[in-house]
Amino acid sequence: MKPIIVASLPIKKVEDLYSIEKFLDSDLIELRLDYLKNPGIIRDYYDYLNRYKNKLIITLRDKNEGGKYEINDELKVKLIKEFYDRGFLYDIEVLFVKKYAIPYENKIVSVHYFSSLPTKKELIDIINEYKEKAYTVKIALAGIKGYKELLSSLLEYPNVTLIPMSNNPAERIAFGMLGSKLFYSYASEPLAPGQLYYKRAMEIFNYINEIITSSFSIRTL
Ligand SMILES: O=C1C[C@@](O)(C(=O)O)C[C@@H](O)[C@@H]1O
Repeated sequence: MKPIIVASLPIKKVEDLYSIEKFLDSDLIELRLDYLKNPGIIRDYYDYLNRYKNKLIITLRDKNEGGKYEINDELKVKLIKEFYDRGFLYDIEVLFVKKYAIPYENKIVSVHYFSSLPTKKELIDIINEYKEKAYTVKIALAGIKGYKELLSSLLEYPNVTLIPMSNNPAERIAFGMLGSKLFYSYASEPLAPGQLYYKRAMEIFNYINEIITSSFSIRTL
């Protein structure tokens, strides 16, 4: 099982968009537009971004779920609609989907917990509501007592991305091997606890994959 490797890239100034070309060897590049004080400026770059549309995830992370700068809801709704109309893959929080009826088909529906853990039922309800139509249902839990058990209990569900936001990268690798659809790493600087450099992540999973496939082929000789 090899997850899709995502390289998260903070866009702190619009010129950072041109660094996309440095990370095209990753499976996907996440543009964290919440690092822009004025994310509306992205409108001037749709034609440029369109060249890499199949490699991009666009994220306007809510400040309450780990985002950098506060984003006006009205502007976020408008920008998400523009991303949708242009066929971009975006990451949108469950709360925002529900509050503004945001289209989520083939998009990343996400929820992040930093100060407390939800109940297993809350997470199962989210997964069941979105797993059929979303690109993936992403659940990120901070390293709070019980987070590994809670995340592990969700591995039986299809189309999930499970992220243990602890300081131990090995835990991310473990969930990547056990079925998480996406594996989040960093392109230029770590954006969350436990993130690995994306090239390292690709090396690790390629190596594991090589061992598994070669040992399997030996067994069948
Ligand atoms: O939601 C996620 C996961 C993440 O927070 C992480 O822990 O790797 C990194 C974010 O950029 C991304 O949008």
